[in-house]
Amino acid sequence: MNNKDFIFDGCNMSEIAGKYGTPLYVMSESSILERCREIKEDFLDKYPNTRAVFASKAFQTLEICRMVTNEGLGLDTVSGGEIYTAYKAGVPMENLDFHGNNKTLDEIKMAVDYNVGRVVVDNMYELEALNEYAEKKNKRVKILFRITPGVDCHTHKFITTGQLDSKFGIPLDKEVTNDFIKIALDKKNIELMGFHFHVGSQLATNESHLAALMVAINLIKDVKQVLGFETKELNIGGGFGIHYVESEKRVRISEFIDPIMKELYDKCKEYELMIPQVTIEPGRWIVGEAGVTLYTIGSIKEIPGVRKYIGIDGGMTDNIRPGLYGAKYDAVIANKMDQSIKEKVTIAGKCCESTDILIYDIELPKAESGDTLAVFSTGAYCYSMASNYNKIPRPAVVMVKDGKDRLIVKRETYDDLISREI
Ligand SMILES: Cc1ncc(COP(=O)(O)O)c(C=O)c1O
Ligand SMILES: N[C@@H](CCCC[NH3+])C(=O)O
Repeated sequence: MNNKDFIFDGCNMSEIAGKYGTPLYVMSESSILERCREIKEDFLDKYPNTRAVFASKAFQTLEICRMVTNEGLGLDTVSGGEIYTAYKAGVPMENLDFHGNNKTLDEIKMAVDYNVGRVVVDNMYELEALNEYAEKKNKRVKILFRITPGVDCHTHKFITTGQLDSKFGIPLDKEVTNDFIKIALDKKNIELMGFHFHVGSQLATNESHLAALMVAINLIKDVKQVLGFETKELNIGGGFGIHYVESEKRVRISEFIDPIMKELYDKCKEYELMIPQVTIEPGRWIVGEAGVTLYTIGSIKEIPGVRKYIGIDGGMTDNIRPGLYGAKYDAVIANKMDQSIKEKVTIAGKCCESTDILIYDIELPKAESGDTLAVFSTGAYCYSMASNYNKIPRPAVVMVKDGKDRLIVKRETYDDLISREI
């Protein structure tokens, strides 16, 4: 095997770029399976009465739905489209949790018609609509209430969700929550199972989860005392961080979860509460590091004394995260892994936007037009947030495992781009 090419899950990335074209999303099946198995070992098998659901917003295709289902995970969905994809992939509908801060009436009906396992209710409008439709269909729908635990977390402010001033969830004011619970308990076609919180994304520690857990336990204790409601389920969300650049590392699931489970068990004992079923819903942690995006380098532009721009054949249309959050990425030249002399360059996307810069000031071997650039940790929130801005077709997705490759999403064609236009 040569040492000049980047090998990913046994596959030569320069050859894969040649075979499928670029830009190209490449996903490592081994990495996804490893993460799922860590969840099974360190959470599902270790603690009784637990569930894990994959947050499909991070990366959803038919194949990933089938893969995580085979590994014993459920799916967190947030739209009719995500429910439909899971349905078409053959995922048992009871494995689905359905989220959203403004589910449409059509989506609410769909959740009832498809017999989605849990609806995570965010507001009163939704609760009323859900009950009304379930009554019409003579069904009883299991729900959790999404609460806003009022904790701030240390991540980019655009990806926090659990702070008090948030569009997500029910604010934790005793009167508001007690009202919600009373109303839900009175509804014939609703079965309240418990509560859900999600504090934010790309978290390096479990500090915010622990703070939110204490808020949730106090709520569970209060609603038992005041309303006699015994909480059967608690969903503690996702948000576990991964490695993007050198300063970040992926946390082991046990490191994150063990202190949370200990705190939950201790407090339930102290307050004489039933231990609820605990669900986690990681997205990024399962698929983020499994992804690499391959690009072909085209134009190279040096502004003397200022900056050297390396132009790639993709950009913000396949990875909006740098533009949206200032997210940082690491990369290599996939066909020059043996070259140690490096120069500082900036990777520019091809969109007609000044903010379409994928990576500022990265040290790479001397780039030449035609080289293949591989950007790491692009498995989460890249394909799923891709767009057709500038009428750029979305890339294909290839799954690799132990030296074998297979196409799981075809590249969009120019005809696809206009297929809905009249
Ligand atoms: C409700 C909910 N659950 C789970 C997730 C998954 O987050 P992550 O991909 O950071 O694990 C999100 C996204 O932040 C979310 O909003
Ligand atoms: N899409 C975001 C995270 C938000 C997830 C949904 N609450 C990201 O790329 O990091």
